[in-house]
Amino acid sequence: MNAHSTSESSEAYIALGANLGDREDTLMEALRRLDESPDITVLECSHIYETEPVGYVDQPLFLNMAVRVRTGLDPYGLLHIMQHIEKELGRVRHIRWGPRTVDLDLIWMEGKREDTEELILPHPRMEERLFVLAPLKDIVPEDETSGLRIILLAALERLDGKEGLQLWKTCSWHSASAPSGS
Ligand SMILES: Nc1ncnc2c1ncn2[C@@H]1O[C@H](COP(=O)(O)OP(=O)(O)OP(=O)(O)O)[C@@H](O)[C@H]1O
Ligand SMILES: Nc1nc2c(c(=O)[nH]1)N=C(CO)CN2
Repeated sequence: MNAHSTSESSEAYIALGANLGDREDTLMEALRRLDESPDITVLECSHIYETEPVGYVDQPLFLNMAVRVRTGLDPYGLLHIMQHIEKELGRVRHIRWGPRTVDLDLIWMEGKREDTEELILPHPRMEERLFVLAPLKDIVPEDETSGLRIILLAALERLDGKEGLQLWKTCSWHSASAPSGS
């Protein structure tokens, strides 16, 4: 067990975005690396959407998606793996909300709340971002009980529309580590 391992596993939701290079290829590689990490299994992935940039608008279109994972790591352990993958895949930080090879945001972890300089959970901007909410809707189970589904449906109703987002592709990625049928 490392310092960030816990005795119980929990489900978490990660949003991914890419708008430089081969966007789809990078997203799939990020999924593979997440799933190959000790203590992380990618359970399900959303469709992939092409989205107009939000925040800093003078940049290429994004591909966005989300994944549901099971992990025995605590939130910081999971965040560090996500940041390591971003770095390995060539992300360099220049402009806030600017172009990036790949971005992984930790959106929700069941039963976990954080408010530190390093990590805010649930993600503070999730409810205003259709590029996060639409993919999440694909993968949050109808019987989800930790509160995410309620927040998600209310936020989608408030946004009321799908402007700036279109379906790009159904995700064809399959976990190498999940037991078959999961
Ligand atoms: N829930 C979270 N998921 C990912 N990073 C977070 C989270 N909460 C806080 N952070 C911190 O935010 C910092 C900036 O992250 P990042 O560069 O990915 O921001 P961004 O993608 O440009 O903007 P945004 O945070 O609006 O998505 C990171 O160094 C990280 O420590
Ligand atoms: N469409 C879209 N716009 C963005 C995105 C993103 O992933 N997709 N990420 C941002 C910073 O997290 C800022 N703006």
